[in-house]
Amino acid sequence: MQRSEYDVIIIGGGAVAENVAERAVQGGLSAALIEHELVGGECSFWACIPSKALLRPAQSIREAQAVEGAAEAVTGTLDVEAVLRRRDRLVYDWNDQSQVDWVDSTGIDLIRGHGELAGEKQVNVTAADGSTTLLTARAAVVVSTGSDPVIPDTPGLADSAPWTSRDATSVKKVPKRLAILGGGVVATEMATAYAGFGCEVTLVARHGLLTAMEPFAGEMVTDALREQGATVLLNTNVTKVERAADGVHLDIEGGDPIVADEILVATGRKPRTEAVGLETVGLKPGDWLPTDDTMRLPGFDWLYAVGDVTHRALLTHQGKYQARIVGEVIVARANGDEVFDEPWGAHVATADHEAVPQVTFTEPEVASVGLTEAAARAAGYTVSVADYDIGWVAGAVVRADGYKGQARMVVDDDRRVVLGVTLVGPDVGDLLHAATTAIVGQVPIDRLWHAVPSYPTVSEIWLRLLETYRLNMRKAAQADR
Ligand SMILES: Cc1cc2nc3c(=O)[nH]c(=O)nc-3n(C[C@H](O)[C@H](O)[C@H](O)COP(=O)(O)OP(=O)(O)OC[C@H]3O[C@@H](n4cnc5c(N)ncnc54)[C@H](O)[C@@H]3O)c2cc1C
Ligand SMILES: NC(=O)c1ccc[n+]([C@@H]2O[C@H](COP(=O)([O-])OP(=O)(O)OC[C@H]3O[C@@H](n4cnc5c(N)ncnc54)[C@H](O)[C@@H]3O)[C@@H](O)[C@H]2O)c1
Repeated sequence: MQRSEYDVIIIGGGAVAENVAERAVQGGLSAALIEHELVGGECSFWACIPSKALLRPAQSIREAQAVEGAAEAVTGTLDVEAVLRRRDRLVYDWNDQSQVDWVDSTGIDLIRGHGELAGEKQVNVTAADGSTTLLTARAAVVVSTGSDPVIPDTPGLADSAPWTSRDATSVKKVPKRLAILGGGVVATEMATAYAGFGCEVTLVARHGLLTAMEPFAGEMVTDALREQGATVLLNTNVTKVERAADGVHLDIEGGDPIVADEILVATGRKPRTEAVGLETVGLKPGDWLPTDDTMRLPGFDWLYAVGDVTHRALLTHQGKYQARIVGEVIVARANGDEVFDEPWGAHVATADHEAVPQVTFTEPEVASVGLTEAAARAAGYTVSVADYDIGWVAGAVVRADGYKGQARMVVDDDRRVVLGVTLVGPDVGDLLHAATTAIVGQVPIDRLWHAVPSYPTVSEIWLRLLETYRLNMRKAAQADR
């Protein structure tokens, strides 16, 4: 039942916000979740789930095609209509009833409408019929409103009816020709999905692909996209975009123009904070909301933010991690309990700085966690790097004929702990958690030797990376003698 006062009020009802509310309620507090669109947010309906649903079927076919004996059984092509039907099923036809049922079952109050701060601990909710309700938070307000795609100011782009990630993931009829602007995660995943549908994909990146990761990741994804039939233009600028009767025309600096049926803009995100009432508490609308590690905004004892809107790590799992922490810390502060805010304590999101795992579901997959070699050196660590071709691991040989993969482990030589791991190859995403555990646990390299991977699994890559590291160290010591 809706009331006007709650312990915790959460503006936004995405996957991240749901976790804040759940923890608050489990801790004995009352919580209101305010959502103006679909409960479950971007991830459930327009991002993680539908994008992976679009990617998985072609991946399954290619997996079978890489195993002699199974390949012979794959005689048809992808049934794109069926892929879209399965995607529709996984997003519940954009109906959030199952999430609403879950919210109801937890004791959280769901309030449908647009939420805006209206001064200290006050939130105004405007319902679809225009009626408003003023709510008061006894303990905390949490802003969890997510992010929106950025449309760059390239001349003509905004007026050419560009697709954003929402259009790409909710597509009902796959276009014949798709141009993609951007070289990040959305661009590479959608290029993979649409190339798999048989669409003519032209990806235009102003630098390389996946440039925040180890260089070999972007290089391998570039090669693979080209093998899948996509055109990949690197270090290329689009100077003008225009929609005409025969499609969208892209002018390319120093190159031939591109014509496509649709253009997908995948050039990053901006915070969804234009209309959240930030000005009523002295903050600037449209800004990201940086927080301390307990997810509280500096200068406030009642205002928190979680998820994309904080700009800490724009990933569902990392947002949910922050959410679990903020739920717990609000409960602790409300009860006057001790707050464990030392690094890696129960009430701080330390992993956001040290160990953010990410799987990019391209083919090959890119799985990364922690620091790249370049980032580790820039941060002042003395590092050694162990590289290994995953295709040499017995488990990979059995798994797929001609398995192509590459792994890198970045080690802090002073503390002899792992700082980062990047794996590129078919299905490497599920190997990543071992690396995350090693980094978060700061497991000494000498102890990792005792974590024996099963034979013949691809996880033997761990043994090979350790052996490579050991050999490198030995060679360096001999050279010093
Ligand atoms: C194409 C794509 C694929 C992705 N794939 C992955 C993936 O595979 N894995 C991964 O970890 N991450 C992925 N991400 C990132 C992931 O989607 C986001 O990090 C995640 O959705 C952020 O969650 P959030 O709760 O912070 O924001 P959102 O999911 O955007 O939720 C915010 C909610 O707040 C609501 N809201 C906003 N303002 C108000 C208001 N004033 N009043 C009421 N309600 C409001 C919105 O309607 C929304 O429901 C992907 C992103 C994209 C674009
Ligand atoms: N599998 C996953 O985990 C997954 C999948 C999709 C998205 N996401 C998350 O969603 C977020 C958004 O993804 P994204 O791909 O939009 O952003 P991104 O930050 O990954 O990539 C943005 C790309 O756009 C390019 N770019 C920026 N401005 C440009 C301009 N004016 N002209 C041309 N190119 C420009 C950048 O060089 C970069 O290549 C990411 O932070 C990512 O973590 C995660």
